[in-house]
Amino acid sequence: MNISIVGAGYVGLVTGVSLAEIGHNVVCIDTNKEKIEMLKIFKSPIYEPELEELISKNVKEGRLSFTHSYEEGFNNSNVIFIAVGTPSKENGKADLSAIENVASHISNFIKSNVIVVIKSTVPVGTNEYIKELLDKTNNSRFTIDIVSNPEFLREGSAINDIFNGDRIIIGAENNKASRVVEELYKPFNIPIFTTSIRSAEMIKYASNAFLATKISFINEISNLCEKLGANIDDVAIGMGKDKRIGNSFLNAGIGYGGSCFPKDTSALVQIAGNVDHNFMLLKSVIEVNKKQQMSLIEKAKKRFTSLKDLKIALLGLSFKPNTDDIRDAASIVISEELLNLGATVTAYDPVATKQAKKILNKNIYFTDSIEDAIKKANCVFILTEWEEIKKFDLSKLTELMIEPIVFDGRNCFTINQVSAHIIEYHSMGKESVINLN
Ligand SMILES: NC(=O)C1=CN([C@@H]2O[C@H](COP(=O)(O)OP(=O)(O)OC[C@H]3O[C@@H](n4cnc5c(N)ncnc54)[C@H](O)[C@@H]3O)[C@@H](O)[C@H]2O)C=CC1
Ligand SMILES: O=C(O)[C@H]1O[C@H](OP(=O)(O)OP(=O)(O)OC[C@H]2O[C@@H](n3ccc(=O)[nH]c3=O)[C@H](O)[C@@H]2O)[C@H](O)[C@@H](O)[C@@H]1O
Repeated sequence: MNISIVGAGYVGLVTGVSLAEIGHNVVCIDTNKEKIEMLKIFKSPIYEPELEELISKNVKEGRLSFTHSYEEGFNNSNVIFIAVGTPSKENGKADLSAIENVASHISNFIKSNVIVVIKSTVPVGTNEYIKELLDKTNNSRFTIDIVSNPEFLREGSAINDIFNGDRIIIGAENNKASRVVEELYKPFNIPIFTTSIRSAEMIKYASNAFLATKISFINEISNLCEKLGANIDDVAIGMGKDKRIGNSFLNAGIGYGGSCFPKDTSALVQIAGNVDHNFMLLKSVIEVNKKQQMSLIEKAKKRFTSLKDLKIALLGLSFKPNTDDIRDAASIVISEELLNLGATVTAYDPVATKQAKKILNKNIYFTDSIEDAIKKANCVFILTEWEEIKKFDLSKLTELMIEPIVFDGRNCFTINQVSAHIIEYHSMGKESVINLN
């Protein structure tokens, strides 16, 4: 099948590459010329394990290409996937301007009937609204059917997720369009669930909101564990053994970040508000998360009284490991607050430094190694559970820091591991280890 993907971001690229890999002819269109030029020389604009290899393989085998021209991109299309961003506006609502923009170009360039598949996360009712826009502007002799097909991949494991997903959701305006999209996905061998367009849109928000709720819930339990002398690692394991609860998304930490949970939870509160529904539970989830992001600072303030003039090393800046994405990462608010409190901040991340330099405060000192970041530091904040950080030799903290004091926001080490070192270790939902000379 000839497929066009609009938006060569995370979702667009990974979808494009995976559809090419199963044998479709795919062209990815993006208005960002710089991205397209990089992709043409097999360079991925995002860091994602395995992605670059798959781009290069599929381009060389003739199934994948890139363009910034709609005319070229829609030329042979039977199916057009829209995977452009839907960021939050100031008021928390989803910004649909990129999708509206794409929709306004479709009928000008198509050469046959097409199915438009919306992969971007959009509020309930958006597919119908886009369908109206398409019909209104359709000056071609071809029909345009619409299908909602939300995406569930995670950054950092996107390739694995897309080939081994739990389900594919298809909400179509008619059976014919639904069958075409079902057929297109068949080689993935993933269960397909077909439903109405509005239910498909809601499944996406409900899924992200539920996962965010699970995280805020375990973080509240973790805060209680600290006060009551229980150990969150054991509590999460014990809870997770109940199959009705499940053992995933029970990692306590400094809250959720990234380009999706924060924006999608805010958008769902807005979507509910539009129909006079006060989504109290989700509002609390968001509040708990904001407070949780500040929890390391609260712990450090208690420990030192004042953070003024302390040198604090941040380890990990991305919102999770295996990605260079720092959109809505806890590192943004934490570093800003530390600077406000008068601390000097050094930072290290294995891959996100380039992105971080664009977004984080200019007064942060970025380093090329953990050792450089922690040298002569008064304390360390661990913000992302990168393998490199989890494997770091803790005796180097004792060797290089003024005082080896660690605030671990991602529970990278067990109490047993740290107990063997001359170190002071504060983590999430567990007793602190104070083992200084
Ligand atoms: N990042 C993720 O892990 C996931 C994201 N989603 C959803 O998928 C959508 C896309 O997200 P990302 O891939 O992260 O976005 P992104 O921001 O990484 O990429 C969007 C791309 O669209 C391009 N673009 C913007 N306007 C355009 C236009 N008019 N024509 C052509 N290209 C245009 C941008 O240049 C950019 O390259 C969002 O709705 C998001 O909520 C869903 C599941 C996972
Ligand atoms: O809609 C989206 O964009 C995507 O959002 C999330 O994926 P992603 O944001 O890439 O990453 P997650 O692994 O879900 O992590 C999100 C945040 O939650 C945090 N988290 C996750 C799990 C956990 O147990 N505890 C926890 O604090 C992570 O550190 C991270 O900051 C969902 O997991 C995907 O299914 C969805 O497609």
